[in-house]
Amino acid sequence: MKFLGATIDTIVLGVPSSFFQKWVTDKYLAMIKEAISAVNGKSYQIEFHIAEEKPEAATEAKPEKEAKPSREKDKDKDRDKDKEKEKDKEKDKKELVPNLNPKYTFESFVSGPSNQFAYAASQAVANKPATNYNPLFIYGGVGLGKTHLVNAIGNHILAKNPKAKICYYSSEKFMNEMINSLRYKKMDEFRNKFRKMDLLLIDDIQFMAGKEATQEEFFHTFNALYESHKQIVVTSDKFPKDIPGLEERLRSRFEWGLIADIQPPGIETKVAILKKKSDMHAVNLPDDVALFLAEGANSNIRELEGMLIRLEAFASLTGQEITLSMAREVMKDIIVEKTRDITVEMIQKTVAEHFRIKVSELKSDKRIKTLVVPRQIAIYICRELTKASYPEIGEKFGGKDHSTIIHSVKKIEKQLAGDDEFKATVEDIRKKLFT
Ligand SMILES: Nc1ncnc2c1ncn2[C@@H]1O[C@H](COP(=O)(O)OP(=O)(O)OP(=O)(O)O)[C@@H](O)[C@H]1O
Repeated sequence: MKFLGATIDTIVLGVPSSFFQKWVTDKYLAMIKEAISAVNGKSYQIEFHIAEEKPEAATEAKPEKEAKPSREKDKDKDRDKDKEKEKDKEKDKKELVPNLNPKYTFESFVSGPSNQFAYAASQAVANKPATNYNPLFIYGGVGLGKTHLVNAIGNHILAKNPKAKICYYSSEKFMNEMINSLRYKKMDEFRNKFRKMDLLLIDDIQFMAGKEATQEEFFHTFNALYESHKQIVVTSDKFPKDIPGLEERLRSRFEWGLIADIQPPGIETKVAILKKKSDMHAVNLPDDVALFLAEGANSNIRELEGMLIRLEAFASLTGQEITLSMAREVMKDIIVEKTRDITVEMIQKTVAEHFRIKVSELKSDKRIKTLVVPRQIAIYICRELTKASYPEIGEKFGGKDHSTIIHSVKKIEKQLAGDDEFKATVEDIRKKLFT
């Protein structure tokens, strides 16, 4: 059994025979539906496509036993034609199942300053395809949401017009399919398939770099669609002119339309994405944990999602609520890597700059409030983000006793628990350390 594609509410599975379909339907359909809705948070219809049971060539090669009268022959011809038509219809149906990911919608996408432009451009294209921004070229670093956005365009158009012919392909898949079509002399079929699309979404075009034949084929597909006013959306990890090995004529065509970038998200967007994803999974993710993960992760959202899934799995398997201390424990191997580089000296400098005092004052024994609070905050953050022990921290703060360090940490912990403004100040300093 093979996943063939999905629409907004239907998942299409390929099966080898009608017997197999019946067997899966009787035994496993309910289970499959349940698993899909657990993963996607909504239920889907399941449609089966049965692969050809008899190879075409075998049927054609079968010799006729007896010559038939001509009227019979005409009837046979008509029947054959009907069969051909049916086959074509069936093939069309298969090709037209857009292989979009139904989870990637505009609703599930969080927009923030880093991706606002690409988000707005994608919405504009989805609302009025092939009007103002054709082609739309979205570029940005790994795991920043390009695939999500192009699928969202497809899903939006499909929801408005379920008959729309939409094709989402990675450039690698485009190339592999082209190679196969060349091999089996099916290039006409390959070309026709793409050229009758209303919307062509090609992901990660940079993989076509240096592949001349693939670029040539894509170039003709592009022209055919563009000339018939069909929308094309392309993604890449780089701006067109920065893709080495991309032919000039393709590069210039990408520049005909709109080029929109996605930048790495800031902390606020990362937190918002985590909150949205946890809501979608119906998991309670406290704000301080979301912030902890957002600060600890790179800008790659896929990595951020991985952390969330790990945490959710841990909470679910142990039957515990997600808390900051649990997150610290579960993420210690992942996030320690990042915090390891933060030194006591960096913390002292950042805290001193934040409160506009001197590092020497921070380390001193002066007991005025404007110095005591920053000092205690710096000590708390040192304990939190470095591996330094209490005595080591004491040493770096002008030779203080380790009990003074413990007292400072406890004091800050207490204040953090009941004072939101104070919590925001500490978070602000931590943010500065991570940027
Ligand atoms: N702004 C966002 N809101 C919600 N989810 C996001 C956002 N950005 C990225 N994601 C999620 O992060 C994951 C990775 O995103 P996606 O696959 O779209 O990245 P990409 O830019 O295409 O990466 P690649 O360069 O590897 O192809 C997906 O699960 C996607 O849903």
